[in-house]
Amino acid sequence: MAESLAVLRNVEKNYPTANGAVVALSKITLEISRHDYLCLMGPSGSGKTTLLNILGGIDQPNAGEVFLDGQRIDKLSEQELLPIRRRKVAYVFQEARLMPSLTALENVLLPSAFAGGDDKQTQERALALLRKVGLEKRAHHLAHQLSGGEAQRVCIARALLNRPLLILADEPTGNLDHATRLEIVRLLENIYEEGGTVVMVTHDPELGRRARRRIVIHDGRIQEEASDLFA
Ligand SMILES: Nc1ncnc2c1ncn2[C@@H]1O[C@H](COP(=O)(O)OP(=O)(O)OP(=O)(O)O)[C@@H](O)[C@H]1O
Repeated sequence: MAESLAVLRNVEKNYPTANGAVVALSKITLEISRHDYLCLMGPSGSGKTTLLNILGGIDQPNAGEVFLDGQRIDKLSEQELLPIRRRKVAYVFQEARLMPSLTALENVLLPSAFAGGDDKQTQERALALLRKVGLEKRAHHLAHQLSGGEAQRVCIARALLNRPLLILADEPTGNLDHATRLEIVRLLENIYEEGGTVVMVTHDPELGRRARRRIVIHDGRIQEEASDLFA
């Protein structure tokens, strides 16, 4: 097996509430390699988003160990997590979170603003990424003029700008029609085929079947894992 990109060992996550603690994750042990494509499935409230957020250093577990790119991250401070969130991980959400008054290209360039500006080379990379997702002709269109599928493709291009090690996608096709859903998933599969790592939460069994690995979570525990190559 290829070298691990992310490792979770006996991860526990509880949320305190007025009615007692909610157990979101329990004894989660999972290894994700540097070239992997994994779908997280399971009923609503089973812990999928919590797991994604712990993988991305957005949320911290109450117990257990989390390693990303060889570094233990579950005890890091917010300050220490910031560069990890910016450089190693990128998110694609269900609703395309674009700045509506910026162009598609400006939206793709947003992560570079945090990383110290957008030089000519970065601009060219952003354009190349828009080309890759089939939107070169929309580069200078405002985000609010794009269709749902186009907006989601811009989000994928933006996620790739800083060459993250791990793409975390939380129901990225939830609001789209069947044909557009497949287009988006093909782009995520393509990231995997080119050597990247994608972890996607989905309720869609068809998309789950297409993934290399499927992990089903129930009540915060891994209930089953299956793996195969693309059908
Ligand atoms: N901030 C929070 N405070 C309290 N409880 C929370 C919090 N976030 C999540 N939970 C609880 O943790 C459990 C897991 O939530 P999570 O969002 O990870 O589930 P999910 O599988 O992603 O659900 P869905 O498919 O509906 O998005 C749920 O019972 C949820 O109510």
